[in-house]
Amino acid sequence: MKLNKQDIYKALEKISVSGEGQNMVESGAVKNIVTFGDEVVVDLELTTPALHIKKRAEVDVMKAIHEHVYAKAKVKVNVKVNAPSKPKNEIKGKPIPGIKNIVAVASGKGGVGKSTVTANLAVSLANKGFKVGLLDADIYGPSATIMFDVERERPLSVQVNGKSKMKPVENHGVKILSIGFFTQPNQAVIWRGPMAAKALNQMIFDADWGELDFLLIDLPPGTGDIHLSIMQSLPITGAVMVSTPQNVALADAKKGVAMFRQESINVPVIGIVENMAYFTPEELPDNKYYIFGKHGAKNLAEDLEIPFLGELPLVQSIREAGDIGRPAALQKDTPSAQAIEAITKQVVQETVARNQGLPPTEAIKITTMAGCSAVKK
Ligand SMILES: Nc1ncnc2c1ncn2[C@@H]1O[C@H](COP(=O)(O)OP(=O)(O)OP(=O)(O)O)[C@@H](O)[C@H]1O
Repeated sequence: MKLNKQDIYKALEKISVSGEGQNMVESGAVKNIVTFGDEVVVDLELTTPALHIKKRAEVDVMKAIHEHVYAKAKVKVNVKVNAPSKPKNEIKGKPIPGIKNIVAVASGKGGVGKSTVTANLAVSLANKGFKVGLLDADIYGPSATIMFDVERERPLSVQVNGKSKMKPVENHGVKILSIGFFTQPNQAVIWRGPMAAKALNQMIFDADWGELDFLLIDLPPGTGDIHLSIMQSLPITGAVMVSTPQNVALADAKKGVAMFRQESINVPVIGIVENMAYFTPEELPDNKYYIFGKHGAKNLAEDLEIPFLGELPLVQSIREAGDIGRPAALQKDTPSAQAIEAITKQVVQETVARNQGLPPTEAIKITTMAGCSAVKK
């Protein structure tokens, strides 16, 4: 069987690269096609480094050729990424010296396990040898001090180049600053927006973080003032969304993603983590009960074309580990620790892909409250 190049072009005119309106040939993604007998090599050039879009394009090309040209064709797809050097609406900003990646962890709805995921991600990254900081910016319910068992500690003041700086408290290999260090445990946190923003700015810029590979920021739930103020002050590398598979949580996660994707904000979403994906009793790890629904966050990731970073089950010991200040990521080879490790690998992989494909994110310059319209989306 000798394959005809024109037939291949026609088949590829029926499909498009995920997220693009035009078909692959029209959009210029198909760079070259070579055929030898029943073999065909397709060269694709994509403008996004996202792994899931790359994989989907490969599979779609194979399917289109097998369906419309020859079912037994031997297809090879070469994918090259040529991301635009500067996407529109992104303004160049100054990175914070010494901090390589700033990852914001967000959730639409409260109580879905954002702080638990952030704490475990931080410990797991530190276990892998990365230098990690955690900024707990959840002004309504700071919990990093409990999750890292540093409730009684306070950041010390140190001199750096003649300036007084706050030294983050360290435990489990993670440098921590939390709004919780500056409030009494039994005190309700009533911050006015500008006060909270000022306190957070001090924890970011007047702190001696040193060299960090990752600074994770545990954001408050929702899409409010604190998010805007953090994104204004800091060049966020990307955002990780945490959601349970439940519809009410997914609806809010969607709003959160819409906020990051808003033109004036434009923070890349690294992916979605599904927390409390299913309940599993410790003694019966093979029994899975989908009490909040099945694969909700995974499906949302697919719909929004955002990488799915993995799932964390609802396990009593994850809650207990958080409460005693020893995140489950510190456990050796338990199913929970393995699930966290798998999520961590995905976060690292997607962060690397993001950094290869896009220029550094800038601190966003929001000059009007137009950014707030994201909450209406
Ligand atoms: N996978 C899990 N298994 C068991 N318990 C969990 C899991 N994830 C979170 N929890 C528990 O659920 C509760 C809420 O979690 P967490 O505080 O991390 O949520 P959050 O989204 O950060 O909440 P907030 O809205 O206060 O910021 C905590 O008691 C925590 O220990």
